[in-house]
Amino acid sequence: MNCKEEILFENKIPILETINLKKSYFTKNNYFSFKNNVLNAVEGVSITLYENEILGLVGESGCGKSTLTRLLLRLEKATAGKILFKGEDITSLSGEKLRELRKDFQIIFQNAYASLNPRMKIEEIIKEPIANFEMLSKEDQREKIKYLIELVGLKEEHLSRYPHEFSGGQRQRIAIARALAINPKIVICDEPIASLDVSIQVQILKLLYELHSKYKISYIFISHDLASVKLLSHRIVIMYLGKIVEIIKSQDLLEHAAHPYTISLIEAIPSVNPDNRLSKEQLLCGEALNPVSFTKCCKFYPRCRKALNICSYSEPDIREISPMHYVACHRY
Ligand SMILES: Nc1ncnc2c1ncn2[C@@H]1O[C@H](COP(=O)(O)OP(=O)(O)OP(=O)(O)O)[C@@H](O)[C@H]1O
Repeated sequence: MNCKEEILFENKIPILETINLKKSYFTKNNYFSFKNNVLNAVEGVSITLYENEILGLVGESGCGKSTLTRLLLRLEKATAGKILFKGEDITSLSGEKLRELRKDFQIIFQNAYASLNPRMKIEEIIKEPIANFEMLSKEDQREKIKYLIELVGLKEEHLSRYPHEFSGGQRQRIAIARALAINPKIVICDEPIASLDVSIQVQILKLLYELHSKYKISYIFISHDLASVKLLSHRIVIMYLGKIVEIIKSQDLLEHAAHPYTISLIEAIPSVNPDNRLSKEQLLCGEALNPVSFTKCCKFYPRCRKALNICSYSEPDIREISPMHYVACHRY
């Protein structure tokens, strides 16, 4: 563990917490059906993000990452549970208080092109949040915009251009500049490198890390790619079908991961060495449980290589098996 991480975990101060957060949707069986099914997209999620921490969130498509993000940003209402920001319950904030809160939360999306208005010049794009939330003179605004564009490795001359005139990596840099424009406390990075070339992915990860270190911003870094999450995050939360199955420090991941799903994700990290190819037994096979199923079993049971009899009829609770290491598995 490096010295910075030791300090982070010793003096951990929660900035954002979710307590038993839940989001259910009603879905129809099929077009002709009148019966609604309940789909629990996020089911009893309790996580804590500490000040100056990068918390990774991993899981395959459909596990509830985007739903959780929408709940945290208060774009959707939770069905149950609480969200605390610096200890204050923000679950039901509305009106001016919610607007004030939005200043502290920013998001960087996977597809920067879709999130940047194509009709606006880069200067206007970065200016928008500053004009909305900060009382700066025109001159100070211009200075701040210039500072931000240079901070993310672009130049002042880029400010007069439009989003389509940039590469994917450059557009992501612009999205990062805009996200940082109003000095947020928390930035949610929602698959920010998923649509970029591998070499550009590394540059963006490096930039995010530098900005986090410089401005002490807390990140929630969401991805389905465990390798990049491990590279950037202090701790990793692993989700499966709406539930947290494991929370572990990044440095412990390879040696101490305990949940069979986490282990499958580690084994699935691609390797260029042909000797490290996955064996048939290591492949994550089997059908995932239907998310609207009411079966009371461990959600990973149908795909688990290490399932016990109890897993077929009982859902395991999440428990701390060693300091800051939580697992939801009957084996622990
Ligand atoms: N508005 C909605 N109405 C009904 N079901 C929804 C809605 N939004 C999400 N879901 C369902 O909730 C579950 C979780 O979806 P979510 O988009 O949060 O997953 P995800 O992990 O972000 O997936 P991806 O990585 O593909 O974006 C899925 O089964 C999805 O079909």
